[in-house]
Amino acid sequence: MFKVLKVDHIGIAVKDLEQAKKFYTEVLGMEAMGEEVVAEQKVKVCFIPCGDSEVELLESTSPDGPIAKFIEKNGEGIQHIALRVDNIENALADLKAKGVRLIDEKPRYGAGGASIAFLHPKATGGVLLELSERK
Ligand SMILES: C[C@@H](C(=O)O)C(=O)SCCNC(=O)CCNC(=O)[C@H](O)C(C)(C)COP(=O)(O)OP(=O)(O)OC[C@H]1O[C@@H](n2cnc3c(N)ncnc32)[C@H](O)[C@@H]1OP(=O)(O)O
Ligand SMILES: [Co+2]
Repeated sequence: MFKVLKVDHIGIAVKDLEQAKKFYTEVLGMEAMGEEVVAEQKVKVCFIPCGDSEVELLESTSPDGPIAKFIEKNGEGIQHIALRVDNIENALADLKAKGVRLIDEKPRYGAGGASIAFLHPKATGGVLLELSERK
């Protein structure tokens, strides 16, 4: 059993993190948190809190990373939506049993120490979904 709690964040693929950040801070007047490199995902990210959710800006750190590939194919824009779950191990076991195509069968390291796992967009109606649990 698991529960989806809220939209944790919206992941936006950008070419230039500093430039993208400026739009959110200087034009929209939002406050950006610090940057973090998540090596396993080949990204540098910056979170911008927005009420109970956050915007995650993602810049690729390598031409063969998922963000670079996404931008090559689609240009900059929304790359994934992350849903906060109460128990990611239970969520993955439950979804696997339901035959949902998982990208990650086991939780991986996410920004800020979250446990994350991705569901394939072909299994979700065209949206790359990230599950995220924060302890
Ligand atoms: C730091 C962390 C955090 O929050 O803590 C993060 O967010 S890391 C965020 C970055 N990390 C990730 O995205 C990791 C998980 N992503 C992946 O493993 C990959 O990007 C895949 C989603 C499997 C896509 O891989 P790849 O680009 O090699 O596949 P592909 O181009 O052949 O795509 C297969 C089909 O899926 C579609 N597709 C690909 N990426 C998509 C996306 N982001 N949203 C919706 N659909 C997408 C393609 O259009 C294609 O459909 P058609 O066949 O119809 O054309
Ligand atoms: Co994310």
